[in-house]
Amino acid sequence: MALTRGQACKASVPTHRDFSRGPRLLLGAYTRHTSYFTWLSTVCMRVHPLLLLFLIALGDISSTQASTLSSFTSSTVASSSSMAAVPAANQAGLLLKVQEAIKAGLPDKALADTVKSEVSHAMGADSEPDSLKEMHDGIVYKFLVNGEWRKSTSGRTISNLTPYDETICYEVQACTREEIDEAYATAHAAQRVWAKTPIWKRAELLHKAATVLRQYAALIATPVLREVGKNRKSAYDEVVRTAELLDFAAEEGVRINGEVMSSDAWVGQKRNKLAIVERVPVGVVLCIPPFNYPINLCGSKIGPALIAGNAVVVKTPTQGAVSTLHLGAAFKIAGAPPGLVNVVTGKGSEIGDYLVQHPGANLISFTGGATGIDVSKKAGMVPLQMELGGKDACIVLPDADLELASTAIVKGGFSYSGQRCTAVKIVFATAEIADALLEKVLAKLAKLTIGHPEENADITAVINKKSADYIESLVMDAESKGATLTTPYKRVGNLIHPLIIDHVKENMKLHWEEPFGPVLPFVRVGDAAEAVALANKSSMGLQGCVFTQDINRAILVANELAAGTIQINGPPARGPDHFPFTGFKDSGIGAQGIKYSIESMSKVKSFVINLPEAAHPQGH
Ligand SMILES: NC(=O)C1=CN([C@@H]2O[C@H](COP(=O)(O)OP(=O)(O)OC[C@H]3O[C@@H](n4cnc5c(N)ncnc54)[C@H](OP(=O)(O)O)[C@@H]3O)[C@@H](O)[C@H]2O)C=CC1
Ligand SMILES: O=C(O)[C@H](O)COP(=O)(O)O
Repeated sequence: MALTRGQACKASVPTHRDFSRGPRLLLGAYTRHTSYFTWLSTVCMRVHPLLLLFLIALGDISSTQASTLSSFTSSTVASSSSMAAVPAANQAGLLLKVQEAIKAGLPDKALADTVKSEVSHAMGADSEPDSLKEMHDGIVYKFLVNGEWRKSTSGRTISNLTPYDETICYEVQACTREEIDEAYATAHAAQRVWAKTPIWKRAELLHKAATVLRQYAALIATPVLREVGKNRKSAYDEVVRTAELLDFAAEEGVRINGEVMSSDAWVGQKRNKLAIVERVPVGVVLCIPPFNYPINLCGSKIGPALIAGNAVVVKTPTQGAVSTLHLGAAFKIAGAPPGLVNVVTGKGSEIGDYLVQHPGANLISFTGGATGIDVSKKAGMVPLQMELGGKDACIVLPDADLELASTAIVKGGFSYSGQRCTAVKIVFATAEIADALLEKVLAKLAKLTIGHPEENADITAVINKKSADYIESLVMDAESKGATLTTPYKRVGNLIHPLIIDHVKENMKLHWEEPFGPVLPFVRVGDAAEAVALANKSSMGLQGCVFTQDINRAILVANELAAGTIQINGPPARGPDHFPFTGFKDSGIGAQGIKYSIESMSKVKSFVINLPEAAHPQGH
């Protein structure tokens, strides 16, 4: 059943807006210091009446406060039509900028200038620059090859539906094999030149692309919201996080050096051979990101690939394609040479095999689900960097800080409605604390807002009907086998209300499968050993976490857990993005994390100097 925006809003529990923290902060200060209020009014007056209207519009200023504020400002303030000047899509981004400027403690004049420029940017941001306009005709988006935006000669497009009301938001090109051939050919041509481009210049491109992302962050967040249903704040954060990642990759890349080795380390050898070991590009990297971070999990591939001297062919996730295309646009706007960054669109089921088996692919960097296992089998003799699913276990021991653990479970299990590979996917609670932990978790869960991504709801519709149906099937299976639904199961369209299912047992699918939605199984265990044994029975091993106040015990449990990263007293998470991110078993091959990705996306090449006699450089 399709969910209209109105229905979604009705389904909401009282609205909590993350973005209102700025106004709340100001009002909090106001109630404590009237002088601050006067200052705020002055800023509003000096900066732009719109700022005041923002506070009013967000409902964080009462009418009395509003009228008091209005009295400090000109009559134009009273005109609520001014509010319409800032597109809804940009309001959240603007507020974030204003918050940042306030937090930075700028002097009044600088604050005023900053806010003024942010307001005018937000007002204009919906009027796209020509550099982004050329990507599309209305809702029909083109693909990027050899630096040009093109429509496919197939004449076919694929419709993207919004997760929340299942209406068509975009059409993307169904690329042909010939177009894929061209993407690889131009990538190889560009790569040969790029490999000879100084690293500082490569870094410059990454920094410029990061700047473009920041400049258009509010605009680029919009397709993330529409196509994948991420709430506005998270969508915006994803764009900014990607800019930070590109900056970091640029900085890391310029410091990656090879080494010199000498032969006399080997028993019986003289020091007459010196190996100069360098890291060289692999060539063209095929980047395949998933829907849930269509910009960030693509940036985490493109950034390291380019700084290491490679070119890229990106295959967008179909749901999320327009978001990923915007990342391609950021590189084009930043001045990437034609062919260096190519972005093709089309269904994985139609063009996936062709892309991964193409002789032009020198490395495949894939993030997604079990599809990745098939990709790895089909890929042949190319290096792989794979991040696949996770069944991240959260083990809570009897001495754990339950406040901390319950907060982590709710954050870890339900951020972006559980659609993260690193989400907490199963809780193992030791019998002594299980009831107390559950009570705290449920209390926190009840505070999550449920609704539309535009409203910044915590829980929004899952990606599509297929996914919602699958999640529902896992719930029904568990319930039919005796598990306890701690609250009634509720679904409106693709919007599934957050749910903890208690007393989950091994015979239930939910114990093993990854719902990729806001449903979390709770398993009661006798002790840590039982929890570890059950967690390790999973075919996946991405991350895990353990809560205890005994660090020695935490390390012992962490050692036993078969997963790439174990968080101690914190929820699973990929970031910060320079940390290694790696999956054991069916969760992946190789490591991500900026430095690790640069290493994965380059290969070792050595030059051996054979000296006529042993040479020992003297140190004095
Ligand atoms: N470990 C991690 O980081 C993540 C894991 N996941 C896991 O993935 C599951 C589903 O997410 P989803 O994004 O749909 O994952 P998929 O594995 O279905 O898709 C990931 C990417 O692979 C593409 N693809 C599909 N078929 C092929 C193919 N034959 N050859 C090459 N590429 C192909 C997809 O394109 P298209 O969209 O066109 O099908 C998409 O770009 C989740 O339930 C979760 O388990 C998801 C996100 C992150
Ligand atoms: O693929 C995923 O789901 C992400 O890698 C998870 O990233 P996060 O921990 O930052 O949400």
